[in-house]
Order: sequence, then C-alpha cells, then structure tokens
Amino acid sequence: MVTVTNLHKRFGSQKVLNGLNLETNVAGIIAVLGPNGSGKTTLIKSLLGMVIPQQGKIAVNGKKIRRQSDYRQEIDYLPQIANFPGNLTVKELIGMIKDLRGKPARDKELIAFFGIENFLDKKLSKLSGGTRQKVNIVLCFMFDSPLIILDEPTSGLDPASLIKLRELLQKEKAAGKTIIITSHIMNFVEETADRILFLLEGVIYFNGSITELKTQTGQDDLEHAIAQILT
Ligand SMILES: Nc1ncnc2c1ncn2[C@@H]1O[C@H](COP(=O)(O)OP(=O)(O)OP(=O)(O)O)[C@@H](O)[C@H]1O
Repeated sequence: MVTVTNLHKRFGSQKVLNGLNLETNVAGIIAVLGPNGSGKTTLIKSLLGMVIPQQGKIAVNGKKIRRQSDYRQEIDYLPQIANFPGNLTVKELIGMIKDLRGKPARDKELIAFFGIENFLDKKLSKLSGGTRQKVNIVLCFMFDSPLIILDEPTSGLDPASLIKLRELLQKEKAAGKTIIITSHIMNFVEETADRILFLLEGVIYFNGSITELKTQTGQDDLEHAIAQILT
C-alpha cells in the first residue's frame, strides 16, 4: 500500500531522514516508534505530501505521489496537533470538514461511540484536551478511508477512551485497513500494533513484530526492548 524508497529529508543542515526504505503491503496496525526528533512526523508528513523530501520516491497504492493530491482522498490523517479555530462549535467543525471533503461520513456513529453528543454545541476553545482529541478522532475516522495515519492518537485520552480507541482500531483493521500510528505509550503499542518500525538516525533500524523485537533484544517487555535498542 505504501512504498518508500531511499527517502532523504533535511531541514537546513539537519539530516532527518537519511535514505529510508519502507514497504507496507498487508493490512494491519503499524507503529512507527523512535526517540523524540527521530523523524516520525517528518516521515508521516512526507507520505501526506505535507513535507517535500530532497530525494527519494514514495508510492501509495502503486502510484507515485510527487506533485499529486488525489491520492489523499484515500487517506485519513490525525495530526499530532490539530489547530482548528477555537470559536467554531464541534458541530460546525464537523459540518465544515464534511463539506470540504465532499464524501459520505459516519460522524453520528463515531460521536455516539465516543459519547461526545453533549459537546456538539460547545466551542472548541471551551473543550478539555481529551474531548478535543475525541473530536479529532471522529474527524479522522469519519470518511472510512483504506489508509489511516495517526500521529500520537492517545494524546490526552482517559483510560476508558483509550479502550474505545483500541476497539475502533481493531474494527478498522478487521475491515482490511492499514493503520500507521506513532505513539510513545508502549502499553498502547503493545496492545494494538502488529508491526513495529523503529526509526533511528534517519533510517528504519528495526522492522518486525513485537515478538521478534523482544527476541532480538532479549527483553520481556516492549519498553525494555526499545531501551535496549537505544543503548
Ligand atoms: N519544518 C521544520 N523546520 C525545521 N526543522 C524541522 C521541521 N520539522 C521538523 N523539524 C526537525 O526535524 C526533526 C524531526 O522532527 P519530527 O517532528 O519528525 O520528529 P518526531 O520523531 O516526530 O518527534 P516527537 O517524538 O518529538 O514527536 C526534529 O529535530 C525537528 O526539530
């Protein structure tokens, strides 16, 4: 579904992606991990065409994305920080995004799933961080796209909402979707991801299952396995 070949991205003199290669051709949940500043968001934004690499090729569903935008219709994206105007109500924001995208949306089902019906008439600026994240998740999932990219989806969510998010991800995976997630919450990754991509020094340093990572590092839990890679 996503193929990345020899991707290079630097900001000024800082090399962030340094010949990165990646292929995701099976449905499932892929966690992109790595220390702060290792380039996870840069990789995600490159897939979305929001960051333009200096070198390398990216193809989504077999089509090169360079200078293209139509392919984005098939991707749902949850940004790490979503900056929507605070004076809009939740209902207005959802309506606006639906109008912009022009596709059928399952917003009502997701609003009920996350239990945010009572916040629809509230302004975004008045919402708590966790409720705002639930709104962002509804916005992201409502178009039912085959590829979903989530940058730190757990941000601000309480334990009950984390369970809901996990349930939603499993449903989407069962529907044959590919889901790419970044997260620093290893517990969440361990319970959701089928595959780990670990970014270090601008390349994918590890690509495999959680079991493989644990075996390779000789560690019993994911947190220690990751720490072992870093040392
Ligand atoms: N637009 C930009 N201009 C300059 N530098 C940037 C820009 N975007 C990212 N960087 C730098 O690139 C590096 C990688 O950033 P990126 O956000 O991809 O890391 P990350 O792995 O997602 O980090 P985190 O875990 O903290 O979210 C960082 O050093 C960051 O400061």
